[in-house]
Amino acid sequence: MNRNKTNNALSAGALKQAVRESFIKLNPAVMIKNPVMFVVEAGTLIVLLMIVFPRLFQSQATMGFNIAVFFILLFTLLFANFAEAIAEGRGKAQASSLKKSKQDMSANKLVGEAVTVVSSTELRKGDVVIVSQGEMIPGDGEVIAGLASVDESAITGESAPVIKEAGGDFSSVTGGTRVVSDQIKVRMTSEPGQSFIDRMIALVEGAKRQKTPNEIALSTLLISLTIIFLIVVVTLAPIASYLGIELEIPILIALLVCLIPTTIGGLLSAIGIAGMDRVTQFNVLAMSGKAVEAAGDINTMILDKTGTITFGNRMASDLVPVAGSSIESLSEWAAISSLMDETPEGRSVLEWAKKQGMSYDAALAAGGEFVEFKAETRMSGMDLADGRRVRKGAVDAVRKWVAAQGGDIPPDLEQISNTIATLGGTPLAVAVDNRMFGVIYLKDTVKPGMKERFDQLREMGIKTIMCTGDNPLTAATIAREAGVDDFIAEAKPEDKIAVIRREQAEGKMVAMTGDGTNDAPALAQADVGLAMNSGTIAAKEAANMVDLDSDPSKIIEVVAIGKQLLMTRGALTTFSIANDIAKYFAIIPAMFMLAIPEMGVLNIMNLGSPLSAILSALIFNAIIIPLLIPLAIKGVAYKPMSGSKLLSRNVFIYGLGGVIVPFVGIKLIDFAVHLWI
Ligand SMILES: Nc1ncnc2c1ncn2[C@@H]1O[C@H](COP(=O)(O)OP(=O)(O)OP(=O)(O)O)[C@@H](O)[C@H]1O
Ligand SMILES: [K+]
Ligand SMILES: [Mg+2]
Repeated sequence: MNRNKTNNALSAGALKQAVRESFIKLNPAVMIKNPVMFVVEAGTLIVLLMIVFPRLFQSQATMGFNIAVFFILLFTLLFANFAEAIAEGRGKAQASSLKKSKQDMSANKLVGEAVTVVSSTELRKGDVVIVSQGEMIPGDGEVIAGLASVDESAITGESAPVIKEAGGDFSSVTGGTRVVSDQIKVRMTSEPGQSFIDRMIALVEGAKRQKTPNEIALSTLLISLTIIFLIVVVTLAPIASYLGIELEIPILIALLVCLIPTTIGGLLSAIGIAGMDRVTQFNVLAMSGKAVEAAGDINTMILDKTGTITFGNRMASDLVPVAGSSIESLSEWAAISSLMDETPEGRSVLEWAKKQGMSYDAALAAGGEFVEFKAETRMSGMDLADGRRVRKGAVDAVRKWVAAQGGDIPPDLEQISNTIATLGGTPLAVAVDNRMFGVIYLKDTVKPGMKERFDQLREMGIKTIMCTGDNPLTAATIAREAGVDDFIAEAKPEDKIAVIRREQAEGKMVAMTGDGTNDAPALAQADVGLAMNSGTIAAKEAANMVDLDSDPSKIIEVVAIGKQLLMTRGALTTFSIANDIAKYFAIIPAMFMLAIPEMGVLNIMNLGSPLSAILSALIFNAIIIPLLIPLAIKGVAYKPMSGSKLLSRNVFIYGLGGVIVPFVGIKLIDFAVHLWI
């Protein structure tokens, strides 16, 4: 995706396209989706009829006035359409660059033992393909054998290749990305047309855009206001007529259009589209606008420690034997337990042994059975052919394992592992059957700037909970260093779900990040689940957002963008409704002054003439829409602070501004209009 923000500066082509769209969107069948603007369109058509067939209406209003009203109303509609078209245009530009990475390609499909070359469009879910150096991956899938570095710049914009390998959390590959070295066997996980890139294209194009619950609520309010004003204006004519005052239809239409919330009605969908787009520009794919909005309402954020708060490349930096064991034997068993452990932790143990010149008898492992690391057991290792079982893992897990076999726990184990944990490191105990050999010190560091970020979240009123599989002491050290509000240690995958449910039961909205298959249930349970693109298919399917850069700490910015979206909508709604009050003071007196000149005292704005007052209010009502497009698209400036503080600040700025700006604006327009008519 286009990472450089060239999309911000609109090209001439995009502008032209948006102008054309503004006219196409005048189609009433399209317009009806926006009832406020549909009412404006109906009014526009009535005025047009009065211009074309003046005899049909007993109207005193001059042709010139009617024509002016018609054009102002037409422009009101076009401006609103333009706002939406501009917002959509940015997504379309992105979609077309994505489509380029989705051309048909050939694939080496594996049928039995033989390889046949087929077109990527013929691949079905479950098919297995072989992708070698220089070739494109023909569809979304999971690496089932091999290891390769893959250039994912087509979707992430990031040029550094990433490693993809079978098993573990880095096994998913995306169609349209390129293998730059080695060879992998990939099992397809999506049907043609339903791949990740297909979904991305549909998303950024807005093809599947649905109104969010928040938008629906606001639309309902806007429609109610529109209906109320419609009734007021329609009943005004007979009442006035009863009192001997004749109100002209174009003037009543002008009044109606000024009173109904056209500003927010015209900008509402642009705000939503632009909010989604801001998330996409940030290389995060939101599966729905609802997800982005939910991010703005988050009260609690669950983060894991390793890789989110810390860098996560936990490396063995030291080995400490317990009393009675030698460093050589500890190192040997640590290495044996890691021989087939493909996790970064496991590999780092072998690297440490190599760097320290520690030898181990690899023959010991011959015929042995590998025991894979699982978050449930928090151990990994090897069952040797001679019956001995070698394990390394979280200290409490290995301690229990040794104790269950009747082994003694060396007295210095606790002190050694506590020292490591207090430094923020992860201690891994190493044992063979019922004998404990010592501890591996896995070093990890907190990412810089984390404390400031958590401070910001606190100012936003968001509680942060670090959820880690690590021991309580390490967890406490890292939690303190990073400045999270709370932490849960020795957490198994189901504990993450439990925390989320507990918070949700208290009425909180919860966000979390994850990348593993074991995170999938929690990602689905959370209101905002952000999966890493590097993660497993299961995690990506369960989540409602995917970060293409696989940076879990991005959840913080996603929340800020969501908040900004909600704020922008709230601010412009406040502004729009406040605005209408000012227009009311311009139009109502003018209307009655036309009928009863003695009512001149009502002209508190001291506008030039009744007709110029009405036209000025209507012109202001129209041009405020394009003037606010940049704000709707960029979003209002956002500073972290609590929800209630934000609300009062915004009501003050946009409410008061919404009253003052139109008074000034209408007065200025009236100067010009009055000179002219
Ligand atoms: N390859 C491994 N072999 C054995 N034990 C491991 C291995 N990797 C991690 N562990 C142990 O298992 C524990 C739990 O790991 P898990 O990945 O579930 O959580 P974590 O990485 O510590 O925390 P987080 O949830 O913050 O990522 C770790 O704290 C560590 O003690
Ligand atoms: K209005
Ligand atoms: Mg982990």
